[in-house]
Amino acid sequence: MFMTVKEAAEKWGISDRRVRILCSEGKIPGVTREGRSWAIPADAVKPEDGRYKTVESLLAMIDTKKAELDTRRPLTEGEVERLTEEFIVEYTYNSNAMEGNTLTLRETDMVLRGLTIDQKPLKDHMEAIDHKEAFEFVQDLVKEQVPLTENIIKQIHYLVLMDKKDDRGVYRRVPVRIMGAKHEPVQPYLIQPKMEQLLDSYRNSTEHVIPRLAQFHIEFQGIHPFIDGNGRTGRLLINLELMKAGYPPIDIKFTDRVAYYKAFDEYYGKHKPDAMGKLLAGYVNERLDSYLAMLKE
Ligand SMILES: Nc1ncnc2c1ncn2[C@@H]1O[C@H](COP(=O)(O)OP(=O)(O)OP(=O)(O)O)[C@@H](O)[C@H]1O
Repeated sequence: MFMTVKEAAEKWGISDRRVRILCSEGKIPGVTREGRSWAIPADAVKPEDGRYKTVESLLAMIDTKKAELDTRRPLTEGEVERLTEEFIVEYTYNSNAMEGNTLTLRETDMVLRGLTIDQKPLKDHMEAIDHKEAFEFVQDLVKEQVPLTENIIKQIHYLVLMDKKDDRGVYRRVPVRIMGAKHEPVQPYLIQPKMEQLLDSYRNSTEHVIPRLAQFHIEFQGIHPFIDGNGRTGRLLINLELMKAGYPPIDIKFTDRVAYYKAFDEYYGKHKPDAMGKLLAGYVNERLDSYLAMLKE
Protein backbone atom coordinates (compact mmCIF):
# COMPACT_ATOMS: atom_id res chain seq x y z
CA MET A 1 0.00 0.00 0.00
CA PHE A 2 1.23 3.42 -0.93
CA MET A 3 0.26 7.02 -0.26
CA THR A 4 0.67 10.08 -2.44
CA VAL A 5 2.75 13.16 -1.67
CA LYS A 6 -0.43 15.03 -0.77
CA GLU A 7 -1.54 12.28 1.61
CA ALA A 8 1.86 12.13 3.28
CA ALA A 9 1.93 15.92 3.61
CA GLU A 10 -1.44 15.88 5.35
CA LYS A 11 -0.51 12.97 7.58
CA TRP A 12 2.80 14.51 8.65
CA GLY A 13 1.62 18.12 8.80
CA ILE A 14 4.23 19.45 6.36
CA SER A 15 4.02 20.99 2.90
CA ASP A 16 3.74 19.01 -0.35
CA ARG A 17 6.97 20.62 -1.42
CA ARG A 18 8.79 19.41 1.68
CA VAL A 19 7.56 15.86 1.06
CA ARG A 20 8.77 15.98 -2.55
CA ILE A 21 12.18 17.17 -1.35
CA LEU A 22 12.35 14.38 1.23
CA CYS A 23 11.50 11.86 -1.50
CA SER A 24 14.07 13.16 -3.91
CA GLU A 25 16.77 13.33 -1.25
CA GLY A 26 16.21 9.65 -0.44
CA LYS A 27 14.99 10.39 3.08
CA ILE A 28 11.99 8.07 2.95
CA PRO A 29 12.86 4.36 2.82
CA GLY A 30 10.98 2.41 0.15
CA VAL A 31 9.82 5.43 -1.81
CA THR A 32 9.63 4.94 -5.58
CA ARG A 33 9.03 7.30 -8.43
CA GLU A 34 6.00 6.64 -10.60
CA GLY A 35 6.12 8.84 -13.63
CA ARG A 36 5.90 12.33 -12.25
CA SER A 37 4.77 11.47 -8.78
CA TRP A 38 6.10 9.53 -5.84
CA ALA A 39 4.69 6.36 -4.27
CA ILE A 40 5.35 6.49 -0.54
CA PRO A 41 4.92 3.31 1.52
CA ALA A 42 1.73 3.79 3.53
CA ASP A 43 3.55 2.90 6.75
CA ALA A 44 6.50 5.26 6.12
CA VAL A 45 7.47 7.27 9.18
CA LYS A 46 7.90 11.03 8.98
CA PRO A 47 11.67 11.62 8.71
CA GLU A 48 13.34 13.25 11.70
CA ASP A 49 13.69 16.98 11.62
CA GLY A 50 17.05 18.68 11.48
CA ARG A 51 17.89 16.92 8.25
CA TYR A 52 18.09 20.06 6.19
CA LYS A 53 20.95 19.60 3.80
CA THR A 54 23.64 22.15 3.36
CA VAL A 55 23.85 23.65 -0.11
CA GLU A 56 27.23 21.96 -0.55
CA SER A 57 25.94 18.44 0.09
CA LEU A 58 22.97 19.05 -2.21
CA LEU A 59 25.31 20.23 -4.95
CA ALA A 60 27.50 17.16 -4.55
CA MET A 61 24.41 14.97 -4.87
CA ILE A 62 23.25 16.89 -7.94
CA ASP A 63 26.57 16.50 -9.68
CA THR A 64 26.67 12.77 -8.98
CA LYS A 65 23.18 12.42 -10.47
CA LYS A 66 24.10 14.57 -13.46
CA ALA A 67 27.18 12.40 -14.12
CA GLU A 68 25.02 9.29 -13.87
CA LEU A 69 22.48 10.74 -16.26
CA ASP A 70 25.24 11.52 -18.77
CA THR A 71 26.01 7.78 -18.93
CA ARG A 72 22.39 6.81 -19.76
CA ARG A 73 21.10 6.43 -23.27
CA PRO A 74 20.26 9.80 -24.80
CA LEU A 75 16.58 10.60 -25.39
CA THR A 76 15.34 10.46 -28.96
CA GLU A 77 14.37 13.67 -30.73
CA GLY A 78 10.69 12.82 -30.36
CA GLU A 79 11.06 12.16 -26.65
CA VAL A 80 12.89 15.43 -26.10
CA GLU A 81 10.22 17.30 -28.03
CA ARG A 82 7.41 15.78 -25.98
CA LEU A 83 9.10 16.47 -22.65
CA THR A 84 10.00 20.01 -23.67
CA GLU A 85 6.43 20.73 -24.71
CA GLU A 86 5.15 19.54 -21.35
CA PHE A 87 7.79 21.52 -19.53
CA ILE A 88 6.98 24.73 -21.42
CA VAL A 89 3.30 24.50 -20.52
CA GLU A 90 3.94 23.96 -16.81
CA TYR A 91 6.75 26.48 -16.63
CA THR A 92 4.73 29.14 -18.47
CA TYR A 93 1.75 28.51 -16.21
CA ASN A 94 3.81 28.77 -13.00
CA SER A 95 6.02 31.71 -13.95
CA ASN A 96 3.09 33.75 -15.25
CA ALA A 97 0.73 32.80 -12.41
CA MET A 98 3.31 34.19 -10.01
CA GLU A 99 2.89 37.56 -11.71
CA GLY A 100 -0.89 37.58 -11.55
CA ASN A 101 -1.79 35.81 -14.79
CA THR A 102 -5.14 34.09 -14.24
CA LEU A 103 -4.83 31.20 -16.72
CA THR A 104 -4.95 27.75 -15.15
CA LEU A 105 -2.52 25.02 -16.18
CA ARG A 106 -5.11 23.56 -18.54
CA GLU A 107 -5.98 26.92 -20.00
CA THR A 108 -2.29 27.70 -20.52
CA ASP A 109 -1.98 24.43 -22.42
CA MET A 110 -4.97 25.35 -24.58
CA VAL A 111 -3.75 28.88 -25.25
CA LEU A 112 -0.33 27.59 -26.26
CA ARG A 113 -2.11 25.29 -28.72
CA GLY A 114 -3.75 28.33 -30.29
CA LEU A 115 -7.15 28.31 -28.58
CA THR A 116 -8.90 31.24 -26.93
CA ILE A 117 -10.42 31.12 -23.47
CA ASP A 118 -13.57 33.20 -23.54
CA GLN A 119 -13.64 34.55 -20.01
CA LYS A 120 -9.95 35.32 -19.71
CA PRO A 121 -8.27 38.65 -20.60
CA LEU A 122 -6.44 38.99 -23.88
CA LYS A 123 -3.40 40.12 -21.89
CA ASP A 124 -3.20 36.73 -20.16
CA HIS A 125 -3.28 34.97 -23.54
CA MET A 126 -0.52 37.21 -24.89
CA GLU A 127 1.65 36.71 -21.82
CA ALA A 128 1.47 32.93 -22.21
CA ILE A 129 2.39 33.05 -25.89
CA ASP A 130 5.17 35.58 -25.28
CA HIS A 131 6.64 33.48 -22.49
CA LYS A 132 6.71 30.39 -24.66
CA GLU A 133 8.47 32.28 -27.42
CA ALA A 134 10.97 33.71 -24.98
CA PHE A 135 11.76 30.21 -23.69
CA GLU A 136 12.22 28.93 -27.24
CA PHE A 137 14.62 31.78 -27.87
CA VAL A 138 16.49 30.79 -24.70
CA GLN A 139 16.76 27.24 -26.04
CA ASP A 140 18.38 28.59 -29.23
CA LEU A 141 20.83 30.59 -27.13
CA VAL A 142 21.72 27.40 -25.26
CA LYS A 143 22.49 25.58 -28.51
CA GLU A 144 24.87 28.37 -29.48
CA GLN A 145 26.31 28.65 -25.95
CA VAL A 146 25.77 32.42 -26.15
CA PRO A 147 27.43 34.28 -23.25
CA LEU A 148 25.21 36.21 -20.85
CA THR A 149 25.36 39.94 -21.63
CA GLU A 150 23.15 42.98 -21.11
CA ASN A 151 22.20 42.77 -24.76
CA ILE A 152 21.03 39.16 -24.44
CA ILE A 153 19.05 40.02 -21.29
CA LYS A 154 17.32 42.84 -23.16
CA GLN A 155 16.53 40.55 -26.08
CA ILE A 156 14.91 38.02 -23.75
CA HIS A 157 12.96 40.77 -22.03
CA TYR A 158 11.82 42.07 -25.42
CA LEU A 159 10.14 38.73 -26.09
CA VAL A 160 8.65 38.45 -22.59
CA LEU A 161 6.98 41.85 -23.00
CA MET A 162 6.26 41.52 -26.70
CA ASP A 163 2.82 43.06 -26.28
CA LYS A 164 4.04 46.16 -24.42
CA LYS A 165 5.60 48.04 -27.27
CA ASP A 166 7.35 50.90 -25.53
CA ASP A 167 8.79 49.04 -22.56
CA ARG A 168 10.21 45.94 -24.17
CA GLY A 169 13.96 45.48 -24.15
CA VAL A 170 14.76 48.80 -22.45
CA TYR A 171 15.78 49.65 -18.91
CA ARG A 172 13.24 51.63 -16.90
CA ARG A 173 13.58 55.40 -16.36
CA VAL A 174 11.38 55.69 -13.30
CA PRO A 175 11.73 54.34 -9.75
CA VAL A 176 9.74 51.20 -8.89
CA ARG A 177 8.83 49.22 -5.81
CA ILE A 178 8.42 45.48 -5.46
CA MET A 179 5.06 44.69 -3.89
CA GLY A 180 5.49 43.26 -0.44
CA ALA A 181 9.29 43.50 -0.44
CA LYS A 182 11.40 45.40 2.05
CA HIS A 183 14.10 45.89 -0.53
CA GLU A 184 13.87 48.95 -2.78
CA PRO A 185 15.23 48.58 -6.31
CA VAL A 186 18.04 50.90 -7.38
CA GLN A 187 17.44 54.34 -8.84
CA PRO A 188 17.16 54.36 -12.64
CA TYR A 189 20.52 56.08 -13.22
CA LEU A 190 22.26 53.24 -11.37
CA ILE A 191 20.72 50.41 -13.39
CA GLN A 192 23.31 50.33 -16.15
CA PRO A 193 26.43 50.42 -13.90
CA LYS A 194 24.87 47.92 -11.47
CA MET A 195 24.03 45.52 -14.31
CA GLU A 196 27.59 45.76 -15.63
CA GLN A 197 28.94 45.07 -12.16
CA LEU A 198 26.57 42.16 -11.67
CA LEU A 199 27.48 40.53 -14.98
CA ASP A 200 31.18 41.02 -14.28
CA SER A 201 31.04 39.35 -10.90
CA TYR A 202 28.84 36.55 -12.28
CA ARG A 203 31.31 35.85 -15.09
CA ASN A 204 34.37 36.01 -12.86
CA SER A 205 33.04 33.85 -10.07
CA THR A 206 34.45 30.36 -9.76
CA GLU A 207 31.61 29.12 -7.58
CA HIS A 208 29.34 26.24 -8.63
CA VAL A 209 26.83 27.50 -11.20
CA ILE A 210 23.77 26.95 -8.95
CA PRO A 211 24.75 29.20 -6.00
CA ARG A 212 26.26 31.59 -8.54
CA LEU A 213 22.86 31.80 -10.24
CA ALA A 214 21.08 32.17 -6.92
CA GLN A 215 23.22 35.21 -6.16
CA PHE A 216 22.71 36.54 -9.68
CA HIS A 217 18.94 36.12 -9.48
CA ILE A 218 18.68 37.87 -6.12
CA GLU A 219 20.77 40.79 -7.28
CA PHE A 220 19.05 41.01 -10.65
CA GLN A 221 15.68 41.27 -8.95
CA GLY A 222 17.20 43.77 -6.53
CA ILE A 223 18.18 46.01 -9.46
CA HIS A 224 14.79 45.36 -11.11
CA PRO A 225 16.08 46.81 -14.39
CA PHE A 226 12.77 46.80 -16.26
CA ILE A 227 9.47 48.48 -15.60
CA ASP A 228 7.68 45.14 -15.83
CA GLY A 229 8.58 41.53 -16.55
CA ASN A 230 11.57 41.35 -14.20
CA GLY A 231 10.39 38.16 -12.52
CA ARG A 232 9.70 36.26 -15.72
CA THR A 233 12.89 37.49 -17.38
CA GLY A 234 14.97 36.65 -14.32
CA ARG A 235 13.61 33.11 -14.17
CA LEU A 236 14.34 32.64 -17.89
CA LEU A 237 17.93 33.75 -17.25
CA ILE A 238 18.28 31.07 -14.57
CA ASN A 239 17.23 28.48 -17.13
CA LEU A 240 19.47 29.87 -19.84
CA GLU A 241 22.48 29.48 -17.61
CA LEU A 242 21.45 26.12 -16.13
CA MET A 243 20.92 24.60 -19.57
CA LYS A 244 24.16 26.03 -20.91
CA ALA A 245 25.93 24.26 -18.04
CA GLY A 246 24.20 20.97 -18.96
CA TYR A 247 21.52 20.95 -16.23
CA PRO A 248 17.80 20.61 -16.86
CA PRO A 249 15.75 23.82 -16.74
CA ILE A 250 13.68 24.38 -13.60
CA ASP A 251 10.16 25.49 -12.96
CA ILE A 252 9.72 27.46 -9.74
CA LYS A 253 6.21 26.49 -8.74
CA PHE A 254 3.44 28.99 -8.10
CA THR A 255 2.58 26.97 -5.01
CA ASP A 256 6.14 27.48 -3.73
CA ARG A 257 6.00 31.25 -4.15
CA VAL A 258 6.10 31.98 -0.44
CA ALA A 259 9.40 30.11 -0.06
CA TYR A 260 10.67 31.86 -3.19
CA TYR A 261 9.83 35.35 -1.93
CA LYS A 262 11.18 34.49 1.49
CA ALA A 263 14.53 33.66 -0.08
CA PHE A 264 14.82 37.30 -1.21
CA ASP A 265 13.93 38.60 2.23
CA GLU A 266 16.43 36.25 3.89
CA TYR A 267 19.10 37.81 1.74
CA TYR A 268 18.10 41.46 1.92
CA GLY A 269 16.85 41.36 5.49
CA LYS A 270 19.22 38.92 7.14
CA HIS A 271 22.11 38.79 4.64
CA LYS A 272 21.73 35.04 4.29
CA PRO A 273 22.40 33.97 0.71
CA ASP A 274 21.72 30.24 1.20
CA ALA A 275 17.93 30.09 0.94
CA MET A 276 17.76 30.85 -2.79
CA GLY A 277 20.66 28.47 -3.50
CA LYS A 278 18.86 25.68 -1.67
CA LEU A 279 15.62 26.40 -3.44
CA LEU A 280 17.22 26.30 -6.90
CA ALA A 281 19.31 23.24 -6.04
CA GLY A 282 16.19 21.47 -4.76
CA TYR A 283 14.45 22.00 -8.08
CA VAL A 284 17.44 20.85 -10.12
CA ASN A 285 17.71 17.77 -7.91
CA GLU A 286 14.05 16.91 -8.49
CA ARG A 287 14.34 17.34 -12.23
CA LEU A 288 17.40 15.08 -12.34
CA ASP A 289 15.47 12.46 -10.38
CA SER A 290 12.65 12.48 -12.84
CA TYR A 291 15.05 12.09 -15.78
CA LEU A 292 16.87 9.28 -14.01
CA ALA A 293 13.57 7.55 -13.29
CA MET A 294 12.55 7.87 -16.92
CA LEU A 295 15.81 6.49 -18.21
CA LYS A 296 16.02 3.46 -15.93
CA GLU A 297 18.26 0.89 -17.57
N1 LIG B 1 11.61 40.68 -1.40
C1 LIG B 1 12.03 40.74 -2.66
N2 LIG B 1 13.19 41.34 -2.96
C2 LIG B 1 13.63 41.36 -4.23
N3 LIG B 1 12.97 40.79 -5.27
C3 LIG B 1 11.82 40.19 -5.01
C4 LIG B 1 11.29 40.13 -3.71
N4 LIG B 1 10.13 39.47 -3.75
C5 LIG B 1 9.95 39.15 -5.04
N5 LIG B 1 10.95 39.56 -5.81
C6 LIG B 1 11.14 39.38 -7.26
O1 LIG B 1 10.39 40.36 -7.93
C7 LIG B 1 9.48 39.75 -8.86
C8 LIG B 1 8.20 40.53 -8.91
O2 LIG B 1 8.47 41.82 -9.21
P1 LIG B 1 7.32 42.75 -9.77
O3 LIG B 1 6.08 42.55 -8.98
O4 LIG B 1 7.88 44.10 -9.91
O5 LIG B 1 7.10 42.04 -11.15
P2 LIG B 1 7.50 42.54 -12.56
O6 LIG B 1 8.71 43.35 -12.60
O7 LIG B 1 6.25 43.12 -13.08
O8 LIG B 1 7.88 41.27 -13.40
P3 LIG B 1 7.06 40.08 -13.61
O9 LIG B 1 5.70 40.64 -13.97
O10 LIG B 1 7.59 39.15 -14.60
O11 LIG B 1 7.41 39.65 -12.28
C9 LIG B 1 9.28 38.35 -8.33
O12 LIG B 1 8.93 37.44 -9.34
C10 LIG B 1 10.63 38.04 -7.74
O13 LIG B 1 11.52 37.55 -8.73
